[in-house]
Amino acid sequence: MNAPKSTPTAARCYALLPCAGTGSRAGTAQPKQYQPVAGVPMVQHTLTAFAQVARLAGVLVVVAPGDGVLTSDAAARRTVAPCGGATRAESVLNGLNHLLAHGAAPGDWVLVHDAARCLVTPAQIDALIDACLPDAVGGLLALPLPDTLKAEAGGRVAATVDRSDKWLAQTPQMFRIGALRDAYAAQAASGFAGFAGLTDEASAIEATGAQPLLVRGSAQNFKVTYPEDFALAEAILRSRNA
Ligand SMILES: Nc1ccn([C@@H]2O[C@H](COP(=O)(O)OP(=O)(O)OP(=O)(O)O)[C@@H](O)[C@H]2O)c(=O)n1
Ligand SMILES: C[C@](O)(CO)[C@H](O)COP(=O)(O)O
Repeated sequence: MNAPKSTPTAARCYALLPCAGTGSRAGTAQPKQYQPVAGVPMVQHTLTAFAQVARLAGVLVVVAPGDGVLTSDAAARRTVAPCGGATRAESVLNGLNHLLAHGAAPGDWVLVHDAARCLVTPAQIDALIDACLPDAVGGLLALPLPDTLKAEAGGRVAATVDRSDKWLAQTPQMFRIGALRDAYAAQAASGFAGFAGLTDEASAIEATGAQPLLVRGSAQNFKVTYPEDFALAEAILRSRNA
């Protein structure tokens, strides 16, 4: 008698939004992700974009311990976990461990996205998923450098750098949960010393020798970082809704 054929389970896709920063460069009284933009807290725009991507199995929002602004919402497939760390890297690593401890499999995918990139669109998220699902490594949204690039020394130009192979890394960044957790854990073991403190997921994966896929994003998917960024984000959101 033939053994019953087992059906391989398709890998699921989760989103992980690090949302535990203080926004020290933004100059706001409260953490920048809660600053109103076009009438609602900035992170609400990010959550709305991810809620519209139906093929996500769940959205995990990593907030700082004691932060009670956001709540979990089963109908929206959203979980809020107060496991943020002192750095973005620590918040992401804690979030990856939370996903694995709550039903995600190491072979499932995760899209890590800054809460502060509130202009991301469902179409951009879908484009990244489409590009990465067939890929062995995974990848990230990124943008070819649009400006001439200068290296600086003492406030003066030391050199003009060839920009033909330079891209600006954005988020989401999409990798297998287990591979990303292991890559992050290896960096954590060395105190996140490499790659200037490990500022994105791709850096952790690169450190394992793999080469993430670059998927062209949009200049509108910028990270709200400085005080002047809020007005630009608000103008773009209002123009989209007009
Ligand atoms: N300890 C931290 C630091 C950052 N982040 C999150 O990582 C994303 C990108 O980080 P960044 O824009 O640098 O945010 P902040 O660290 O809050 O800003 P700053 O560096 O100006 O303080 C943000 O959504 C932020 O909330 C996080 O979850 N945990
Ligand atoms: C992950 C990231 O958005 C890629 O551009 C960025 O590195 C995060 O911001 P930070 O200022 O480096 O924390």
